[in-house]
Amino acid sequence: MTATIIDGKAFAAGLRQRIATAVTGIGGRGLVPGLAVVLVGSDPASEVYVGSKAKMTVEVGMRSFKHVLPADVPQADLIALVARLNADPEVDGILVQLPLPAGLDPDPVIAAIDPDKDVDGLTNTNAGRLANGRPGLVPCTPLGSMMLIRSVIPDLAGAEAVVVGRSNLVGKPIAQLLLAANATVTLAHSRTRDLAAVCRRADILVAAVGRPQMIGGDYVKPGAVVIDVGINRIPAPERGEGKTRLVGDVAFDEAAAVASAITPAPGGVGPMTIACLLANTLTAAHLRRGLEPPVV
Ligand SMILES: Nc1nc(=O)c2c([nH]1)NC[C@@H]1CN(c3ccc(C(=O)N[C@@H](CCC(=O)O)C(=O)O)cc3)C=[N+]21
Repeated sequence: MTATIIDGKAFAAGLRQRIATAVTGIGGRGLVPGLAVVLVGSDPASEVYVGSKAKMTVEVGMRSFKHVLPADVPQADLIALVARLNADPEVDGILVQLPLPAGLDPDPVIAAIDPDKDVDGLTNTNAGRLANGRPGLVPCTPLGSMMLIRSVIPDLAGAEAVVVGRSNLVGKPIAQLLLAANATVTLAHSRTRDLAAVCRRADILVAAVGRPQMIGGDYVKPGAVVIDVGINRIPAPERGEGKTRLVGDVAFDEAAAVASAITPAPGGVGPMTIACLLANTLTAAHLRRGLEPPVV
């Protein structure tokens, strides 16, 4: 079998289009959603990433607010900025770019974000809402991964899903979403015994481990759907000295020979993450005003 490649880049572009249409629709009622991004320090990769988020925010018709703080900003000043953004009526979504520079503790910063503006879905309140099946803001990468899964398996009831990786940002929330969709979910991790055998049970295999190309073809059940959440930069000497390239957590060619559908990395889940950040900002803009969020 040769797998269908799930084009996350194209799906994300379509999603942003639908978000733009919804933003135009509510614009007539004087509502322009706003997303504030907080970047601490000057990591070049983060700056590129924050820049592309700002560009896409404006492209869908939303307001983008960017706050850059020095790497040595006192923790209290960062929390004070979050408090100002919480109180700012023009701001519907707040994203604090992670990881923070050494010396800053992310937990109290995240805890300071108003849960109803928490477009990353990182606060304990939103994690609890997700666990309890209540409406809330869902982390972007899990949300985008689910959209890609549903594009190939609309009805997940009874499907065997295995998620590899138990982070609060990705593994745990994806497991919650799959469970809410009536899949049978196994949450595997670095201590799982005979991981390959556990993964081979999966109709839907989600790799979120952060280890380049760790999930080989022998981890994949024939006909499975494979979602690769990993984005790892590895040396690429074949491209020249000192060059690097991005690879996922899945050994793509091997897995694609066995799976029925698979996301590439890059070009799979990554672009969905940013599109879902915009979707969450649209959702937050509605929920905060007691309006029903549009389905995009
Ligand atoms: N509070 C917070 N929320 C985040 O969601 C968050 C964060 N901090 N810190 C950094 C990570 C990283 N992240 C990515 C999202 C999309 C791509 C993406 O679109 N990647 C492209 C490739 C980009 C390239 O070529 O460099 C792709 O996969 O096709 C990458 C990385 C979100 N993050």
